[in-house]
Amino acid sequence: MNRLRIALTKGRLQEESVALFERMGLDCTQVKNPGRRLVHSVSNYPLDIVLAKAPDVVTYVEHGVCDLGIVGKDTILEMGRSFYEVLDLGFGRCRFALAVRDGEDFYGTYKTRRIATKYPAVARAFFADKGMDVSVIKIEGSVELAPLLGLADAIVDLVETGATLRENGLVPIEDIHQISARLIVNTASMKLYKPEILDFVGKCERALEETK
Ligand SMILES: Nc1ncnc2c1ncn2[C@@H]1O[C@H](COP(=O)(O)OP(=O)(O)OP(=O)(O)O)[C@@H](O)[C@H]1O
Ligand SMILES: O=P(O)(O)OC[C@H]1O[C@H](OP(=O)(O)OP(=O)(O)O)[C@H](O)[C@@H]1O
Repeated sequence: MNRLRIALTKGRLQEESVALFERMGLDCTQVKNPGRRLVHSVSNYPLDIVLAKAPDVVTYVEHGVCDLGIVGKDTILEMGRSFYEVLDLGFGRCRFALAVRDGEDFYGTYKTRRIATKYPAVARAFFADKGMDVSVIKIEGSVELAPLLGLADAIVDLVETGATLRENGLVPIEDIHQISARLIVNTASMKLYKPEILDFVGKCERALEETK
């Protein structure tokens, strides 16, 4: 059996990805005790695990250096996709929303609105769909700051509990897309290592089914 390689998104999706692997019966000792090592092997299944930032997960899978990846739908929508999206893993749930300062009449003005976001492609597509001309400003984090500082009229960002918006005097005015973690597969790997990939996806599906 060929040994597969999977890229997991570090951070918020990491713990639940590893918990899913454990429910699949995979020995995750190495990835749970990484130290400074970057490639972690599973001792009882032909799989190596790498941890990466979300956009890098997509890059590694697109280039085929990783056969599989776990990444949020937000990253997939932002980066486009030339891979298979095979499973909705059901965790990492949140949504893309348009949010403004409480009391702001976002649609009631004719000036070009400035939109701050970590996701410029998603924001542009959302407003293009509405036929609205907006100016999109790319921000790398804590996007909620931009309207507070007067840099933007609105933000497009991920909302989970809504606490970050609330605590900063912002309100969501439109939902754009529901988000959750997805299992993605490199297109060539799917052909070359079909039995291995199907075995892994099947295990994954059964573990998800059992915990429903
Ligand atoms: N508030 C949230 N609730 C649920 N899932 C989230 C939330 N924020 C982010 N996510 C999901 O987790 C993924 C990783 O987010 P995480 O915050 O760990 O890293 P990041 O935003 O890419 O960058 P950084 O490491 O710089 O904070 C996101 O791409 C998204 O799919
Ligand atoms: O609705 P909530 O439960 O408050 O979650 C939403 C927040 O979580 C994410 O930020 P993150 O913590 O990843 O920090 P970042 O903005 O620096 O990426 C997102 O960008 C929001 O700021």
